[in-house]
Amino acid sequence: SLAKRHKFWETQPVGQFKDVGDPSLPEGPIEPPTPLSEVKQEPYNLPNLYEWITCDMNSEDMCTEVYNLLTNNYVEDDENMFRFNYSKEFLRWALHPPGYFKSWHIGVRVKSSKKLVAFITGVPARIRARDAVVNMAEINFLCVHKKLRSKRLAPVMIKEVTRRVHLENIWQAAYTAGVVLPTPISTCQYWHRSLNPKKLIDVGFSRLGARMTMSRTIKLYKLPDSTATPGFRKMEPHDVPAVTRLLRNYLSQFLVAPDFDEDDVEHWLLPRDDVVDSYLVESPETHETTDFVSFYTLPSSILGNQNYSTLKAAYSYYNVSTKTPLLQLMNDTLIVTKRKDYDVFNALDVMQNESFLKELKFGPGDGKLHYYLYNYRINHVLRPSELGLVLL
Ligand SMILES: CCCCCCCCCCCCCC(=O)CSCCNC(=O)CCNC(=O)[C@H](O)C(C)(C)COP(=O)(O)OP(=O)(O)OC[C@H]1O[C@@H](n2cnc3c(N)ncnc32)[C@H](O)[C@@H]1OP(=O)(O)O
Ligand SMILES: CN(C)Cc1n[nH]c2ccc(-c3ccc(F)cc3OCCn3ccnc3)cc12
Repeated sequence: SLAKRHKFWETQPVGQFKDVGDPSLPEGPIEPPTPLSEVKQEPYNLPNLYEWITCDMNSEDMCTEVYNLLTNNYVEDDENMFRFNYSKEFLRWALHPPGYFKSWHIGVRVKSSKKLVAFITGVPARIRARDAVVNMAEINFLCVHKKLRSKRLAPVMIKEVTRRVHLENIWQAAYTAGVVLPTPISTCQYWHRSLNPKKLIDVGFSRLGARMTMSRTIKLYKLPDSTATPGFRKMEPHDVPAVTRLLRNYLSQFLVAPDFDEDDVEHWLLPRDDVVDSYLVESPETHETTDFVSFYTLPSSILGNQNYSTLKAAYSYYNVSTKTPLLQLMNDTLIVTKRKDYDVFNALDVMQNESFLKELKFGPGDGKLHYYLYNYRINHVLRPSELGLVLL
């Protein structure tokens, strides 16, 4: 658009605002791969006071340093009332999928004090765009310490992770952000379902509805104590083949989606306490796996409230309904998260989530989540319902 200059992003192989709607530009990679011998062998220059560090997230000390940097400097909501508080266990899970590269877990330290002041990560992922399965890097956890903002450090972080991804012969990436950059392939809306309305109102996450009392509000969001679907149970290791089949078939309908194999499903979807939960419906008659739901645990720090410090939030991950109505499946998921003491259940309007949001009493969030591909053009802006990808 005429207004905003993107001095860095205008130099990158991404869809440019000026190119939107130009049908002459072919879909697919924007730039061809570079011969590995021509990829820059040495790291990009940092300002003199700083040095690169590769972060071994299996090191308790390193993981704690990363956790502390993110806890104090990562994404806040638009009103700066909440900040994501990814746990250490969550970070180790998110950064150690099958085939991960430690070199893609990149930190910046102050040379003198050794203080970690910036971070960016990539993990390998096979992503299908229309009919093409592409080896990509999923980029996440970009963070610059609050005291070092607006010094153009982010472009250097991005160029460095790009260089290290190139060294592994990968030329595309996927990422999401709450900010508009050149150029979203899709823009999604997030929704929240209150589970603990009293706390949400106390901390300012929600407001008491007009003509609503607190007791009326608590009643409005009340859920049964037990789930309704016969055969609804936690996923177990022996379920990996069946869940993989179910999920692959389901995701094939979306224009952009992960190309999960059994190793991916084992890593991303087997339950891990306080990190990721998954449930399936095994037909009591046929013992066939007919449905699947999953959510991940991402608390937010509550900034500046006397009574509470943490908001316990569950985020909808991948859901498949082939026999049980999705509405009933998701209601059972709300029942489970309420029973496990979550304060709120969040969901994007991706995949078929739109079909249950209003009926299950989700309210719209105050922002959007934009999806991006790096060095890959798709000439059609995807509707959220055409998107089958959830990034952490
Ligand atoms: C083939 C492989 C390719 C791999 C790489 C693929 C690409 C991966 C891309 C990364 C994906 C990450 C995904 C992810 O992690 C999920 S989105 C969450 C990002 N993190 C946060 O919001 C945490 C709090 N904020 C910060 O730490 C800083 O504000 C950050 C570090 C965000 C920017 O630091 P800063 O001190 O505020 O700003 P400067 O250093 O002065 O730099 C300004 C430039 O940075 C551009 N910017 C700002 N926010 C961005 C964002 N979220 N993505 C991409 N670019 C972003 C901005 O447009 C401008 O460029 P322009 O002048 O052209 O407009
Ligand atoms: C996806 N992953 C890359 C983290 C990430 N980065 N930027 C973001 C902007 C919005 C959401 C988001 C996604 C789904 C959702 F239901 C609510 C969300 O944000 C609420 C606002 N908020 C921000 C912090 N605390 C509360 C995630 C992200």
